[in-house]
Amino acid sequence: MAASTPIPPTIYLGTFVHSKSLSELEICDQGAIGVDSAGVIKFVERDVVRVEDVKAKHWEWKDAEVVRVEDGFFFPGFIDTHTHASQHANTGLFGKTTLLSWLSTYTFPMEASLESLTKALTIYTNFVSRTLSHGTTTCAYYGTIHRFSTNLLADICLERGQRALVGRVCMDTDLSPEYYRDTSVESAIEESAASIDYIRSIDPEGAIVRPIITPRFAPSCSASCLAALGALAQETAAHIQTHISENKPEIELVASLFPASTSYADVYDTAGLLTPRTILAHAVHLTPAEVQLVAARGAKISHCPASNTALTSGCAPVRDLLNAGIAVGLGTDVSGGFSPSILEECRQAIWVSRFVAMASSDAAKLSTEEALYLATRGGAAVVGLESKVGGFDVGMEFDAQMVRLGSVSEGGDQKGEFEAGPVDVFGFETTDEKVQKWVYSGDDRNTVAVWVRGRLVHRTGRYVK
Ligand SMILES: O=c1[nH]c(=O)c2nc[nH]c2[nH]1
Ligand SMILES: [Zn+2]
Repeated sequence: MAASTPIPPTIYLGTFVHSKSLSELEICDQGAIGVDSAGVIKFVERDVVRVEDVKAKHWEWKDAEVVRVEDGFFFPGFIDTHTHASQHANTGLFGKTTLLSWLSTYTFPMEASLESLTKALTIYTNFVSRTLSHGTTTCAYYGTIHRFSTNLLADICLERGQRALVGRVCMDTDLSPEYYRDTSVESAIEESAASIDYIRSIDPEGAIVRPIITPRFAPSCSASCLAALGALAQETAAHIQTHISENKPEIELVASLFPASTSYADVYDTAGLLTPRTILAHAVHLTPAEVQLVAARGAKISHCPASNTALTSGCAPVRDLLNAGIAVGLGTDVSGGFSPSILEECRQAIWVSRFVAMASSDAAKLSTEEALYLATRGGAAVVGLESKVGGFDVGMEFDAQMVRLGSVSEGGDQKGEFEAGPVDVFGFETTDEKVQKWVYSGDDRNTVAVWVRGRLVHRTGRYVK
């Protein structure tokens, strides 16, 4: 369906599941969600016996389309608060490197090659399709330093209907090779400002795509570049994304590059880059004083557990960040992370929290419910969309996925074909148990349809209305 095709008012009927709070899911087995032609949720009914009763109550919806979910549930679309579309073709390639060697071995050469618009078109189109197929309805993307291929990424997101924050990467120091860096602070700012203008020109209201100012991380930006980006953020009111405190050698490098700063977080704060619109990826090794500073500035954190394990960066203390009142979401951080799936990231967040717990206390453990909250409402707060997406509340926009699970016939065979996916449901599970099974063993085969603002943006052969 093209972006401009009108959406018929639709009633989504059947089980829906979403977060009520950090620790609690609402599971409604007989629900009806009314979504108007602008993609806005107009009513949510619980205890629905027949669709006719819903239509009788909301008489102006008598001609609405009905989409029913069977063998599963509607769930809010996932929010990926940090990933690199430009590294997708490197997914799975990290060997035994750690952050700084990984950047020079794998990452800079791949990103540099995306100056080619033809290559960028292929990789970006593929990645946007891939993330949508995993139920990601909003994504905060790093592009590359190339303005035109970054703009192309924004075009693709808009065309495919995926909500996105799209950032042209800035880096002007000799940490990056000569063939892949900004040649001056002035050109970094000009190119970034031009990319912001372009993205705002294709979607003036920022309904689907918005720009995001993207200093790669402190070691690859000079103090004057960081300060100029802070000023640009203030001037344009754009979001900001960067990396912070991912691994220990990186932190030592920052201390040596910015001797006047009291901490890594202070480097960004001095440059005016710690704001309520800032997304900080990783935050694995923040000191208590830095946690307080990030919280005081209202900056947000993207937790990227798969990447932190792959690059042996460390285990982020998510419970401490949450207890400090910081908004936390999940990030796939491809290709430091090895998967484009936020469902995978939920599992990884849960596993990593177990490792933190083994070294501290049980309070560090994240529950399945908490991981799903970070994947949806938590992520929405990180990207500044908490009043619009992340749950099925009246007035929110309908960003959702239809999850269908496999069912097992008597005798043990899976009903239907292989596409039913890896989750075996025997028929005696509660909906809560089905959700847990999906989190631990589901994958993109279970996400059979995806909507953004009520528009169908992805479907598989198992999607039936
Ligand atoms: O996980 C990461 N991915 C990157 O591309 C990057 N650049 C700086 N720091 C980084 N961390
Ligand atoms: Zn990253």
